[in-house]
Amino acid sequence: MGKMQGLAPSGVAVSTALDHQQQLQQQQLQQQQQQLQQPVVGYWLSDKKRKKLNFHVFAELCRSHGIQLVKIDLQRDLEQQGPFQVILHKLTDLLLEADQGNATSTNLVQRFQSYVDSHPETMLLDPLHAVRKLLDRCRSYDLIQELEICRLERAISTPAFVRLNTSDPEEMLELMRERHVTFPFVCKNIVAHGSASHEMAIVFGEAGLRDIRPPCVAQSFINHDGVLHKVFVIGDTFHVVERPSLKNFPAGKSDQKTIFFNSHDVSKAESASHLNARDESQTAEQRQQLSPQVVRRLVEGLRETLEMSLFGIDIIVDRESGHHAVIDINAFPGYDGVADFFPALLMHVQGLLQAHKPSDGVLTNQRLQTPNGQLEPPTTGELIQHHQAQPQQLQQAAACRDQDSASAAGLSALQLPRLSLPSRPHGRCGCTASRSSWPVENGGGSGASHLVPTKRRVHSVSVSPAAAADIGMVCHRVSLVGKGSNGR
Ligand SMILES: Nc1ncnc2c1ncn2[C@@H]1O[C@H](COP(=O)(O)OP(=O)(O)OP(=O)(O)O)[C@@H](O)[C@H]1O
Ligand SMILES: O=P(O)(O)O[C@H]1[C@H](O)[C@@H](O)[C@H](OP(=O)(O)O)[C@@H](OP(=O)(O)O)[C@H]1O
Repeated sequence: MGKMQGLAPSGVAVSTALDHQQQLQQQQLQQQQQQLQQPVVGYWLSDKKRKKLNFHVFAELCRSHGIQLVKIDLQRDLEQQGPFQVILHKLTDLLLEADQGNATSTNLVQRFQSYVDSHPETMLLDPLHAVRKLLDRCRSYDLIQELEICRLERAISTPAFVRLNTSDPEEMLELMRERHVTFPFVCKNIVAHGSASHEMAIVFGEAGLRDIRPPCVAQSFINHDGVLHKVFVIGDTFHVVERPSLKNFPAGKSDQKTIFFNSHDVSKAESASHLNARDESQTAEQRQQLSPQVVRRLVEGLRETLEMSLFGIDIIVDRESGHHAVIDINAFPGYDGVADFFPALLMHVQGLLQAHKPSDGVLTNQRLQTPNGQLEPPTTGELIQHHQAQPQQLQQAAACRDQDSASAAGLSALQLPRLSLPSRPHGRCGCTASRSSWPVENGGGSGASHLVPTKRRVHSVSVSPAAAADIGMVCHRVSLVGKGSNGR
């Protein structure tokens, strides 16, 4: 008592001080409780990718929507860092190192996998077994050929390819004949990810077979007028971005010397290699167009087959036949040029969290289950409802693409609604069976168009209104000039 008197001049002051302390403690407790109730999303990305994506902007966006984004330290026990409701990652390099026998990487991958195995409630974007399939080009191409849409229609496939394990030109030619691979062909590394994987060659004739180093994949070269279509999938939405690509070459065998190139020099938004030269004798309208219907069906098929929700598909359109050729599938690609990547990713995560909420998750799933156990496709109404919520948000997202703190604040101020569209959980990977739409720029009332960034400007390519309506496309005016929304 004496001590208290010594500290405080009056009884009132003492009780005020105590009240204040209690209030603070209560606030702290509330905050802790709130944090405990907040969903936790763990993520692991390489430092390079984290910086390239400006992932801190996503962390801020999550925080402002009541989700904690926690960077996972693979060296530490994951149990002490979680529990995680969702984990986002790009562990391709680590998986590759583990597959190549690196003991440290193997250990890290095993620890990560055993955390996932002992937490069936954690949704992994995306499962390691699924990502592994994409590390081998031949396996990816096989997957595409096995898709229903590719088996039933000639309009889409992967160009003829063969795995070459021999250095003997005669044996190579025999293998090529068996698999209908023709000259010229693109020679690619079997491994599809990592810096070495992007070194390639175009081989024009038998003499060029001596230039290649097996094991590798030989894939027939398809003339496509120098246009690459990158389809970026985020859960049940996808975005199409146009990029520069390799120019046309005369079909058939020739004496031309082998051309060596790095894929990142010819197919990035800013690429301006001599190999990119377009055939200027054709106008844009005369060029073969990407079919929205084909892309949608391809995305649906792959999402289901791969059990993945964050991936990219690279498509070229054959200048002669108009057939679509898938030349690459990437796990968690760069999403460069996707104006609303972070809001779309957040909506996907929110959708998964909502679908897996203990209280209403069961109900949601029951509602989607048909009597024979199949998942129902969404109605057009559901789709439109889902996408109509977005135009304003997309505009805001596009407006805050610069990477200063103001833009981070701007992005986090976005009021993304809780998803009203029930997600269709596919296992625990967060891949859903619902349809996608592509965010588009309104082409001035004459139809819809999708975003096409070329050399840092975003142009538009027309898609007919009928085609747009067919896939439930909703037009958003998102004017973008320069790099993607995330300043990449
Ligand atoms: N079969 C083909 N016919 C014509 N051009 C092709 C073919 N395959 C690849 N290309 C060209 O080579 C480029 C790189 O090919 P690919 O996408 O397989 O490389 P990558 O290194 O896996 O790409 P990414 O950086 O997306 O991982 C393409 O953008 C395209 O310009
Ligand atoms: O977003 P696009 O243009 O598709 O480019 C991606 C490539 O397609 C991927 O192959 C890259 O990943 P890898 O470096 O793991 O191959 C990927 O590297 P990243 O994971 O460092 O972003 C990107 O370069």
